[in-house]
Amino acid sequence: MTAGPIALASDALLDLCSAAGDAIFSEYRSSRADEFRAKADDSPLTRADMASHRILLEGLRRLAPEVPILSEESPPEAVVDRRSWERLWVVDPLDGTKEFLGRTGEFTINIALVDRQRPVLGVLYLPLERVAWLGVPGEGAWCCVPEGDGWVRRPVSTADQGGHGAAGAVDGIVVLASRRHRNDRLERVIAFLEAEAGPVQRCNSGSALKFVQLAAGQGDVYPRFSPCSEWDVAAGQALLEGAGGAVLGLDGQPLRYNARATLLSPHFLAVADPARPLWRALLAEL
Ligand SMILES: Nc1ncnc2c1ncn2[C@@H]1O[C@H](COP(=O)(O)O)[C@@H](OP(=O)(O)O)[C@H]1O
Ligand SMILES: [Mg+2]
Repeated sequence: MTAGPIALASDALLDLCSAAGDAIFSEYRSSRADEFRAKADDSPLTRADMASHRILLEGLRRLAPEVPILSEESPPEAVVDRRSWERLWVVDPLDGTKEFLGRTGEFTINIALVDRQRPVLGVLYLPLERVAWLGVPGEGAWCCVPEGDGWVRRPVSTADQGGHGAAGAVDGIVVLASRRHRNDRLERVIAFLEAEAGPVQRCNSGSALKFVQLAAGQGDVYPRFSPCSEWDVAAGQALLEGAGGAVLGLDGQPLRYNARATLLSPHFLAVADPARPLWRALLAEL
């Protein structure tokens, strides 16, 4: 018997994020913060990525010894059996390594629990702010800040504040996008939204922060047509679903994880309000 997502969404999980976040923060402040080496795919790997990976690996094993771990930094031999894992942690110990090196501060720790290909728990931790965003689909989403020996959890919803998200009180659309990727398809989406729904405000940020913004009601859509991997998306999907949103593949279905030979994520639309007919119309255009 393994613990369910609500039991695993514990203060112990948040404490673990905090410990890994502190290790990242201390590397960020160190004189060696600009050091990196290139991985096989030519993406950068810093001391902070590996410090966080080691802490999370050890901590998640302690928290749920029976659940295997797929981390961005796991060596291939550690995850060779992954397709046979029904339940697993999908972890990005430092999402936004280029943002870390570029000193924008826009990086996160992403931890998802995936059960039969669906994300059932997700946490995005912001090391500089020391805030965790936690989502359990079907249960809710919370912004969590440490207080005393524990955590204060404030419920969040895509319908919150700002007039964006599901509230839709402001004319036009807020589109969230990566700082580092541009492509024609994204430009076509923006043109479509301008024609169908009024002025588009584009808001760029690094890493999984875009999911946090959607969950907090600070954006309407995050279209992703540039490459990323399952560990960049799974925890964000759990957070967003818990907050009332969705992450849809171009077939209109929620993304699934650990289901294919590749770990690259399919293109997707992450949306604050899945009931809005605009997204079906957009998907039909793509
Ligand atoms: N060519 C590529 N292939 C796979 N993933 C890529 C990629 N280029 C960028 N990414 C992913 O995009 C993430 C950054 O997202 P964004 O562009 O929204 O800030 C990176 O996270 P990491 O920093 O964890 O590697 C990386 O995983
Ligand atoms: Mg990473």
